[in-house]
Amino acid sequence: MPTRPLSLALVGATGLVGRAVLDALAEADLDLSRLKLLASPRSKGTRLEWNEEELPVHALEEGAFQGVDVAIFCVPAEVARAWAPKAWSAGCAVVDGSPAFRAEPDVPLVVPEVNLDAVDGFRARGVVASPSPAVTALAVALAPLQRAAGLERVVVATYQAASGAGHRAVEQLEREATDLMNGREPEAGTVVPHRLAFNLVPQVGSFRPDGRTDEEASLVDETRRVLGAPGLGVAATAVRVPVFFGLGAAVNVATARPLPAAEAREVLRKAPGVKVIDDPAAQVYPMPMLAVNDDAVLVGRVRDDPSQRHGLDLFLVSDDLRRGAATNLVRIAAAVAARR
Ligand SMILES: NC(=O)C1=CN([C@@H]2O[C@H](COP(=O)(O)OP(=O)(O)OC[C@H]3O[C@@H](n4cnc5c(N)ncnc54)[C@H](OP(=O)(O)O)[C@@H]3O)[C@@H](O)[C@H]2O)C=CC1
Ligand SMILES: N[C@@H](CC(=O)OP(=O)(O)O)C(=O)O
Repeated sequence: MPTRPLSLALVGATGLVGRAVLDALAEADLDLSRLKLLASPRSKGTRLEWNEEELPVHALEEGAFQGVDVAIFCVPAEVARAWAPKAWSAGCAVVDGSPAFRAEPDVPLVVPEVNLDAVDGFRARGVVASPSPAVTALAVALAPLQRAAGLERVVVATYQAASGAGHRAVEQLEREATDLMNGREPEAGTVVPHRLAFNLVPQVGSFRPDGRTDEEASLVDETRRVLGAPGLGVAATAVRVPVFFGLGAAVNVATARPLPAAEAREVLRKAPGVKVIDDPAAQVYPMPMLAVNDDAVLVGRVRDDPSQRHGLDLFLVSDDLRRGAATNLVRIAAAVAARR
């Protein structure tokens, strides 16, 4: 059925994810009648280049969603919580990249390669949520293993770049690295709570009363939701690493049925959204620098884990901004648009 051209808004266009969404939109096969850029009042008057045009950035204010069909939100969770209902009451569906709605049972949480049909549920609240970038990467890699052999337990340690905490964290890492290389002691961290340069910080997000961070809790809860496996055992540790862009994850899996590493590699090779990069003899394996601007999740170091029944280990990397957020958001927006 032919659809009319789409009037799309991008909220948070000036941020790291917003800019990655602009790149993804330029490459997407979407028939746009209009692209409206929105951000905080601080950015009013800014112009951003898109498809060889300079588009003005408007302040997010009342009336912003009149005449807009779908809005992609890349703003802090509290901003998404405040504005998504207003968008929907103006008839504009929201595809949200923030954590605001990911745990709401009547809001679909979608990774297109895994559970695209769940998008149908957007009409309940007018919102579809995109998971955290680490969960997106993990779900893309785990879903084919789940289909092939079932999943019993997953233990994951993530290595998350400064970019995961927004543009101010990237600036913090840049400043700290420059200071240290010039023999100066950097100022105390403003976004990442400790010096990140030449360091590892085992805290991504805030701590909860049970001792987990927000990121660790979302790795458990969102992975179960996207995979449709509420009883799946998941244990997670999330670490901020001094890398500007791209996340890594060391993943240990127990499958329900036997799946030797060689077979798992073949399953992954055929899986949508996965690139297998796995030739240890030639020192070929996934690294964040290989994932930047790639829409795929790169998987390698696939090997048997003989310490448990049906055990497997693997390492994956993905571009947190592009694959982890922008690609997901744009693909979900296309699916919502097709269901208008
Ligand atoms: N970084 C990542 O890897 C990922 C981030 N996310 C989520 O995406 C969201 C954005 O993250 P990120 O791009 O990294 O963050 P940034 O800090 O880089 O950008 C934040 C964006 O939100 C806008 N904004 C802030 N406050 C308001 C407001 N009151 N009204 C309107 N716009 C506002 C900012 O506008 P202005 O420039 O005017 O201040 C800016 O465009 C967050 O919810 C994050 O959790 C999701 C997946 C991956
Ligand atoms: N918070 C993650 C990235 C991200 O944006 O995830 P979330 O949207 O769940 O905050 C990080 O700092 O690396």
